[in-house]
Amino acid sequence: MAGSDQGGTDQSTLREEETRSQAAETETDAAEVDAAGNSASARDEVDSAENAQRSIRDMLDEEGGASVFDNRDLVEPDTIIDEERIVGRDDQLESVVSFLKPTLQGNRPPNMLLYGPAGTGKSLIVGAVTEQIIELCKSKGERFGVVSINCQPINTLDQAVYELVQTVAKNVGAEVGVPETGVSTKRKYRRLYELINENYDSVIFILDEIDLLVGRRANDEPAYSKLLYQLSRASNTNEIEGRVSVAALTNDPKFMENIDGRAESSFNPRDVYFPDYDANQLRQILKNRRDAFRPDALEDDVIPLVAAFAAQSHGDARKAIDLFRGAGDLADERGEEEVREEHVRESQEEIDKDRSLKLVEGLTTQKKISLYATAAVARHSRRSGSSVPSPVGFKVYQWVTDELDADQMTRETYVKYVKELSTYGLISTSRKSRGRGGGMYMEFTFTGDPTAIMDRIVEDTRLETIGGQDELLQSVVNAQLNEFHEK
Ligand SMILES: Nc1ncnc2c1ncn2[C@@H]1O[C@H](COP(=O)(O)OP(=O)(O)OP(=O)(O)O)[C@@H](O)[C@H]1O
Repeated sequence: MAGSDQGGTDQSTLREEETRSQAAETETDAAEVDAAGNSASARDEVDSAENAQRSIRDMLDEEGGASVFDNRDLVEPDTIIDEERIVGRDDQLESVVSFLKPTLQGNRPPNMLLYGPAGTGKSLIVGAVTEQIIELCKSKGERFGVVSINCQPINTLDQAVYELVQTVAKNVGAEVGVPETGVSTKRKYRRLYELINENYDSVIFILDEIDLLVGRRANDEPAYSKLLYQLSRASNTNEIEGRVSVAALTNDPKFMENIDGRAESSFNPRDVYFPDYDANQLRQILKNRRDAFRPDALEDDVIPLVAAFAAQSHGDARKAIDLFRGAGDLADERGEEEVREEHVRESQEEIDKDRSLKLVEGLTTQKKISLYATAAVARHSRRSGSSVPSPVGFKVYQWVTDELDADQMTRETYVKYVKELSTYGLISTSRKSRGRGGGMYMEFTFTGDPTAIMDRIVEDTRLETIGGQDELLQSVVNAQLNEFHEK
């Protein structure tokens, strides 16, 4: 069973869903009978429709008045902002500009590794520079292509190559020209190179969250390593005729330690480091987007407070911008004309509560099991501190899957799933060494309460049987922790 991505289908859940939809159909029938009865008086119907319309308009008039926003787009997470709104990234901008400048002189730029914590401007900077290069190249009649993908939702090398094909096809308005499944990865690479050769003189691949492209097979070279190897040598092998460079973006400062020697020497990147922001920089980032709001709609203490909250959560500019927008939305929802400190505080509370628990509900069964096992270690550990070494988390994961008679993933996939959750702020990850010759492992730490997460997971009917086994789970956790620390 190992290696498959899905838990077994739960027949009783499916039956429940069938029953629910039958019930919904019956309700619809009843409503039609009702409506047929009432239609005896056509006049009444028109009257009530008019009333309904009036009251909707009244409601809209009441709440749709003055929004606190003037230009809400400016505080949307994916808006590409103008250069003059960028704060505190002069060194990184300078480095990326100098690395990519050769493109304009007809030379091949070096590959790059942009690394640093989440929300520190990696995508922003590489996006802002490549956007300018596209413009400058266009004016010279050079065709410069930017092929950008996020590897986080992608599981395999094959899917990654397909995603690249799709992205180029979309950029140039061509047919994808290759099916998603049923053909070899090699064929997808061929289509990718064909599209690039037909449309671009030079190209940069931007691979965001590259460290999450692990692949599925155990004891095999990780998918990111293979992809970096292929793409960075594609121009040496003449598969791509023009100039190629690859920019890999990651939160993992030790990323290069995990890539295969072959990939390391062909990728051989120039590094650009993105440190997290302090409260002053976050304040400046927000001030530069102040015009997202009406001039008189922000109380003075809003920006400092948003910046202070975001500085606490690892200086992440995305979180600062999300909270800024959230506070504005809350003021709008309540029909208030000013964003005040209380809107920021409440919005932050909502974000904290919602983020973890809502996210947990939407996870696939396998991700829920991975998270449950990891949270169980944090909750039941009798050792001081509640960080979870990944080898222990994986052993407990195996125990849980056995208990549930569910599929079992490889250790790499387990680690990938748990690492993914760090991008949502549920946990933080760090890489640890077991000392001389002992190898490396990941360590997971929960930012919130692991028990609340476990409780939410066992609400899933497929996993509820595991919920009643706390004592057993506690002894499994501590036996595994002891074994790990004695090694
Ligand atoms: N220096 C900055 N000045 C202005 N806005 C910024 C700055 N840095 C980041 N932002 C904004 O914060 C958000 C997140 O930035 P970005 O996506 O570039 O981060 P990242 O480092 O690529 O994050 P991740 O590792 O999570 O992908 C974006 O909306 C971006 O516009």
